[in-house]
Amino acid sequence: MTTRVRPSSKRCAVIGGSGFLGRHLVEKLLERGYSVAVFDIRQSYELPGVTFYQGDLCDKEALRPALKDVPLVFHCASPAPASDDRALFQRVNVQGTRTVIQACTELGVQKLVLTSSASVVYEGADIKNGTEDIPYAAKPMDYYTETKIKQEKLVLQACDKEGGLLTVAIRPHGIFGPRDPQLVPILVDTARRGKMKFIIGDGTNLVDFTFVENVVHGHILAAEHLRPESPLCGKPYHITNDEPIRFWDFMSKVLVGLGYAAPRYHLPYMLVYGLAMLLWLLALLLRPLVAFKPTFTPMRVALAGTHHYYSCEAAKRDMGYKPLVSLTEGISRTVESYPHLRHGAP
Ligand SMILES: NC(=O)C1=CN([C@@H]2O[C@H](COP(=O)(O)OP(=O)(O)OC[C@H]3O[C@@H](n4cnc5c(N)ncnc54)[C@H](O)[C@@H]3O)[C@@H](O)[C@H]2O)C=CC1
Ligand SMILES: CC(C)=CCC[C@@H](C)[C@H]1CC[C@H]2C3=C(CC[C@]12C)[C@@]1(C)CCC(=O)C[C@@H]1CC3
Repeated sequence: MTTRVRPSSKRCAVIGGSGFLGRHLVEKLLERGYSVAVFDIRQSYELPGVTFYQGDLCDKEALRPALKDVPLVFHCASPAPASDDRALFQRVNVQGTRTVIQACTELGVQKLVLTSSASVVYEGADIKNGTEDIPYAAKPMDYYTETKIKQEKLVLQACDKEGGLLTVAIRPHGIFGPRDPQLVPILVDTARRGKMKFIIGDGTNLVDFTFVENVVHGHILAAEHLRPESPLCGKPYHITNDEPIRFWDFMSKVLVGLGYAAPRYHLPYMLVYGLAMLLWLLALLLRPLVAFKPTFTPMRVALAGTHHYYSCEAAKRDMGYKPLVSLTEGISRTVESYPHLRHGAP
């Protein structure tokens, strides 16, 4: 006779735990007394209390040992948006997430918390204080967003309140903080190449940037409030800093903090957007001959020139969420964490 070990409620697995958000999540879970299994295609650190399982999440057999006897799974793995590789996004975010759900169900995992993205409803038009009932983007602006939509639908539809797997999706927006491989490094690289002199549009558009520790806090609250009778089951939740800021003020604060000049000259939004579309098409056509990746993609230009900020009232109401770190504090901790990206650093 086989007896199923009752998983300890302080055990969990983080798929994508070697990444930027994943590692911050792992560190906070350890602080809160969890023992953590990390599953990732790469191992980027070692920590006491963490067991690493290296593998591709599309491979169910590789996933099994990491998810065995674990009641709670966080899924925050994804290829980087900048890769713009449609086949890879489809394989990892869609097929891979199906595999994760199957593995969780077969192994008797009780809760699955997905890191989705607020961009699942964004298609280039202004979003002001958007709530979770905005429909998914009918025309997603890039392949990353297209597959994040499919991924979120799969996870939310898998929620089974009758004794099966419980699921919830967290939708962060513009995550920043120490060790972020994306926002600050791309910004600094663009500034070093002399391309951060211009403000796209009139510069008054408000957006959400969310400090990574607040995003982590939202994930842990969601996991702890997810129960068969709770409103969280099968629902998405925005997690933001609740302090929308002008896109170009945020960029300027980070740039100036690191010793670079803030952008000053204005360019018309439609002109830059049109140029970005042309460049994107050119890159697509020339792909078999030369590989070049434009810095100003249509998605980035749209993000830089439109309003996109979201309400986190539902998370406040249903899980008692409130940001723990203010934007000012988050920016200063982020800037201090990048001495190697400072202007003039070797
Ligand atoms: N960074 C941001 O501003 C935002 C991120 N998100 C979401 O947050 C999550 C985490 O993003 P970040 O930490 O920024 O990215 P990241 O690139 O730092 O971390 C992603 C991790 O997933 C792992 N991974 C990728 N493919 C895998 C595979 N096939 N099998 C196993 N592991 C795999 C990578 O190795 C990496 O460690 C992602 O789901 C992303 O879509 C959502 C909104 C905003
Ligand atoms: C215009 C320009 C080149 C600005 C540099 C900063 C950008 C690289 C970031 C500004 C907003 C960021 C953002 C994301 C990636 C990095 C930025 C474009 C996401 C697309 C990452 C993945 C998501 O789920 C949504 C994010 C929205 C904000």
